[in-house]
Amino acid sequence: MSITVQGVRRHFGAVRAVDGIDLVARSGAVTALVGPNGSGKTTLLLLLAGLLRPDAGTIDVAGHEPGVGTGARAVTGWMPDSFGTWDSLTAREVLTTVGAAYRLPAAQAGERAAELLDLVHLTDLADRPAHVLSRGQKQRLGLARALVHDPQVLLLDEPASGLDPRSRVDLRVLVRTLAAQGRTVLVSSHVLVELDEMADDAVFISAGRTVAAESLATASAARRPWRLRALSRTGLTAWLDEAGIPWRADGDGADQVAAEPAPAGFGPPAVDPTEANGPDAAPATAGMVVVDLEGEAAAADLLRAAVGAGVAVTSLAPASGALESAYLALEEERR
Ligand SMILES: Nc1ncnc2c1ncn2[C@@H]1O[C@H](COP(=O)(O)OP(=O)(O)OP(=O)(O)O)[C@@H](O)[C@H]1O
Repeated sequence: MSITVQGVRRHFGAVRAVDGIDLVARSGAVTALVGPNGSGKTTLLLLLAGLLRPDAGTIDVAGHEPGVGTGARAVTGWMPDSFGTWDSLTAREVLTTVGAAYRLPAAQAGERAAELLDLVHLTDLADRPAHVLSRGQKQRLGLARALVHDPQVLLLDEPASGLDPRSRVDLRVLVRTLAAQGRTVLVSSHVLVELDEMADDAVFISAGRTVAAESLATASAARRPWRLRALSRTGLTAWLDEAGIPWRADGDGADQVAAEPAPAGFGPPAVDPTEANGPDAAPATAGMVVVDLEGEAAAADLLRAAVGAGVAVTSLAPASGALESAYLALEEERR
């Protein structure tokens, strides 16, 4: 029930929208499709949905070739990046109409519509014309529409765009649940932090070509920046220097030293040769630096060593998501 794409090309006149894409999206997993604007994500998803035919290459969606017969369409749920609605239909009617198109008996289509409206929190708006819904509400209706026929394969093009924070969390939980049920989910998004929390695998595309594919576990273990904060910034940097661990100021300005003073009596004092404990000594000021670490094991080692040396560390966390780091590293490589 997975998706396999090999050497697929689709040109529009002189524009090489998709120019050699290979990918595998496993069943039971969420695969992120990542690439800059115009890199061919939507064109690829249209090819997978059978709404465009490739000029070359092969596509297999759960054992079917999209656009040939109805096999692929019957198992695929497609959510486009913007939801086009029929002006005269209500949200509920959109879903029952799609249910009818998938040959669901009327009673079953009605039940399914009610269930999905509830799932995407649109029950209150079920009988409003769909075209008056807000952008985020339309996105949610679009997701419900993709699920009407209980598809095994889901193609979601920018599903989080326009969603409020609560709806984004709901979307993430729903997508994870659908994958846990054994479905194949392919999601494109520009919001990499969101994909980080949703995806198992990632496929990076650029200028219509696949440039890399990796699991999130691999991306998370790769070298990337982490922010390290302590009650005394000078104590922290002195220890890092002594331990020979390269560090830099936080480029976002988050290392501004004029942060809050260290609260008295909170944890053990930091070892800080530059801050004597005499009566004239300035109070320690909290602050943050950035260190490059290879994955969580390296982070745990650093934390253990810092705390062991008496540095009052208050936080250590990745400065960017695994996908964002992998994406930026690829961009850097390609320059
Ligand atoms: N019907 C079309 N006719 C001509 N050019 C097209 C057509 N559809 C897409 N393109 C071009 O193909 C390229 C890939 O477009 P596509 O929409 O697939 O990119 P995308 O990665 O989805 O972009 P975005 O992230 O901005 O949504 C772009 O250069 C686009 O202008």
